[in-house]
Amino acid sequence: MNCCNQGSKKSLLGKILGRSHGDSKISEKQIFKRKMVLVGTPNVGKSVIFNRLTGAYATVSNYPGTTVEVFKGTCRIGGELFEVVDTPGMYSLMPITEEERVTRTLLLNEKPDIVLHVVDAKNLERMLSMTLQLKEAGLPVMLVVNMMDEAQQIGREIDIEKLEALIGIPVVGTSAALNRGMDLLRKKVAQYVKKRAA
Ligand SMILES: Nc1nc2c(ncn2[C@@H]2O[C@H](COP(=O)(O)OP(=O)(O)OP(=O)(O)O)[C@@H](O)[C@H]2O)c(=O)[nH]1
Ligand SMILES: [Mg+2]
Repeated sequence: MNCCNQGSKKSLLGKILGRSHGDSKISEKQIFKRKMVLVGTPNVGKSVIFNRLTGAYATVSNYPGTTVEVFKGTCRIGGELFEVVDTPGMYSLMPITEEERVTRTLLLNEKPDIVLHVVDAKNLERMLSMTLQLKEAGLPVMLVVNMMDEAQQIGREIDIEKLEALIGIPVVGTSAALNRGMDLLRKKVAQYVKKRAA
């Protein structure tokens, strides 16, 4: 699924400032204090989380020189303005597809303040190797274990605190489609970014 709030004609900056992009002498770099990138394998709920975080303001464009669509939106967390980037699904940091190449380039070039690695709680073990790849690449990664509702339904218990201690990065459990865990996610993002900036 892609974002439901895509296809905006007006630029993101224009929307925030309430005028068209051409009018503005302020660059997006000056407006956004923070950058968040959502990554993960296909179908884990990245776009649902993106929509929950960004609400109505999102734009879509092809990543330069490619046919790959990248969604961008904004949100305010802990008093700071974030640019949020939703990426196409990827299986590894070693790119094979054009989508994976774009996501890797985005991660390395855009210097995110936080990377949310979104995984499916039902297939946690299979997905953790990418979390470790992201961590080892020196990226500021937080693990979002999404679809907790479905994991619960099939009797899978996930100890978030234990997982956090085990992999040494912050972990949040969410059921984004049900809007569960999103406030905790925002809180942990704010704490993480503040701590890194200190
Ligand atoms: N039950 C349940 N379904 C969810 C949850 N989060 C997302 N979904 C559903 O999972 C499907 C995939 O969600 P998307 O947000 O499109 O996943 P994605 O990671 O963006 O997928 P790609 O863009 O293909 O990489 C959709 O049908 C969502 O409604 C959740 O927490 N619980
Ligand atoms: Mg998506």
